[in-house]
Amino acid sequence: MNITSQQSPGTRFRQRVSAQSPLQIVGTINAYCAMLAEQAGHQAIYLSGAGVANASFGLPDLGMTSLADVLEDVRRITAASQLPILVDIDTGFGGALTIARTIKSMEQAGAAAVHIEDQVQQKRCGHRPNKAIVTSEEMVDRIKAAVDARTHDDFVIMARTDALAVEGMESAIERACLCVEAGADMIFPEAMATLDDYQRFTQAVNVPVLANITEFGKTPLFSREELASVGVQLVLYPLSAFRAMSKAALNVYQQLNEKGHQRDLTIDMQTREALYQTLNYHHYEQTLDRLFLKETTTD
Ligand SMILES: C[C@](O)(C(=O)O)[C@H](CC(=O)O)C(=O)O
Ligand SMILES: [Mg+2]
Repeated sequence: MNITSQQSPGTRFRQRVSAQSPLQIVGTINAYCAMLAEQAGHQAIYLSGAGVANASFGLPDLGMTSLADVLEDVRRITAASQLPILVDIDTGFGGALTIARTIKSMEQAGAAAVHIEDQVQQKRCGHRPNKAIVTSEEMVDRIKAAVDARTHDDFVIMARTDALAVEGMESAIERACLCVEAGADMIFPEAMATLDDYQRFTQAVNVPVLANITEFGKTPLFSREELASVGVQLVLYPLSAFRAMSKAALNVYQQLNEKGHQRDLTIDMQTREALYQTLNYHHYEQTLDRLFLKETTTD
């Protein structure tokens, strides 16, 4: 066992946040995407709540998926990749005891970090209108329940506030400060519009702040450098690969329908050989050969 694997996922996540400013966290909607992110040199990955709903269930991001649904995807990803993973647990899936169960289950499934938000249970995507949030007291209780439930002190509890759209900037910052007081390790201010908005958060709290750079939403596609200049320590791309994959898949389905062949499409496909390299396929095949081929040939 090497030193890396002896450290908890939370410890590795915290180290990577400290080492890179900001740490880029890429959304991986399934185990294979996690392997691809690792191959591309990324240091941290993300399981999006919207991604679980959209990709695993064909549902919108409106609080319709359960703890069990998200856990299944976390387990599949942590079995396939060593990268520390931040998991979107929406509102925690219930009251204090359910939040405690969510945290313990996420740790057991090998997650490094979670983010929990202050929207009402009947949540919406953070970049859509008509969001509603719970009181700051209730949000603080969510954070306390989460922090109290973790087994390992380094497991990261990140507080997300959706308050900007509902109550404005002052309230959002106040909520962030209350969450930090209650033990939140990191802050996720949702749907910011300017770099100055981020700066106000990084100045107000003494814990790392995450910028959610999701496409086609309320936040401009700020670069890593721009975010670094206002003190942001984590930058999230929750669904970038998923959006690209979805468009590519739709194109393949349409072209097959229209042309009756895929000859013009293979140029954009990952080859069998590249797939096998990512999966370490040949190693598995050799294991099979070593175990069984000799026996059959000597029979
Ligand atoms: C980060 C997010 O919570 C997610 O589930 O990935 C979404 C992303 C999106 O819908 O673009 C959100 O920002 O609410
Ligand atoms: Mg989400």
